Amino acid sequence: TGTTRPIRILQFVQRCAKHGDALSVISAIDSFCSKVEWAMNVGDKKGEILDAIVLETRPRWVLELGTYCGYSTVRIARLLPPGARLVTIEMNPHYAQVAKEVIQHAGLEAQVELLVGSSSILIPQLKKKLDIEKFDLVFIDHWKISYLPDTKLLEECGLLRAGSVLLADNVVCPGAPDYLHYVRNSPQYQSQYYQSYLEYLQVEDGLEKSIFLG
Ligand SMILES: CCNc1ncnc2c1ncn2[C@@H]1O[C@H](/C=C/CNC(=O)c2cc(-c3ccc(F)cc3)cc(O)c2O)[C@@H](O)[C@H]1O
Ligand SMILES: [Mg+2]
Repeated sequence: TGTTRPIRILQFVQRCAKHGDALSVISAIDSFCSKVEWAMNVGDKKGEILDAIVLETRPRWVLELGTYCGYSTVRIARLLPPGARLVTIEMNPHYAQVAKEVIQHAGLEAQVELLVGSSSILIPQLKKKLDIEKFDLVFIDHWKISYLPDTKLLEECGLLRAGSVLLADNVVCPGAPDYLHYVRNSPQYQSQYYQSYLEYLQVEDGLEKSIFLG
């Protein structure tokens, strides 16, 4: 009964990254996961595409499904304009606690609302819980079989507006075929594939950016 991989990632961040310096937290996790232990963070290569899409979208409200250790949470939150908020949902309390400490180490806790629970339960509660109108950007990176049902749930709950951007990780590896077919064939979405590589490996993966047309 040793530690868990998320705990080892957190310990490395606390030891090697500068408190309040989001970039040092990001590079510490990338260094640990490329040299010591692989972990399912979006990583540095796909992370650069994520960064570019956050910057071009200039979102006021962002939703992240699947916080894990908080790596992409930090990547996104560091680029938000003042007053913007990132709501991130994580169903595993242990992972959520690790992510909370990673986000705190990066000094970004004021921009981030970390909710512990299943997305299918929490998404319908967001409007009244957080006084949210619509999300401008949704980063989808949780169980791959949940991408499509949760996208439909976001539509049904009226949490998307014309122009809302969905950005999905892993559409090639491990893949989310039902999600991909939906966003690429629905007249309600304008979809685009960004080819990249699986985090820390030389295997193809990519992100799918889908604009909700309302
Ligand atoms: C029930 C659905 N609702 C959920 N609500 C809230 N949190 C959820 C939910 N699902 C899963 N989670 C959380 O999201 C995280 C799960 C992410 C799943 N990701 C992957 O499986 C994944 C897997 C790989 C991968 C790729 C190649 C491999 F050989 C092995 C693994 C790469 C990635 O980038 C991945 O994102 C966990 O923290 C989990 O607790
Ligand atoms: Mg992923």
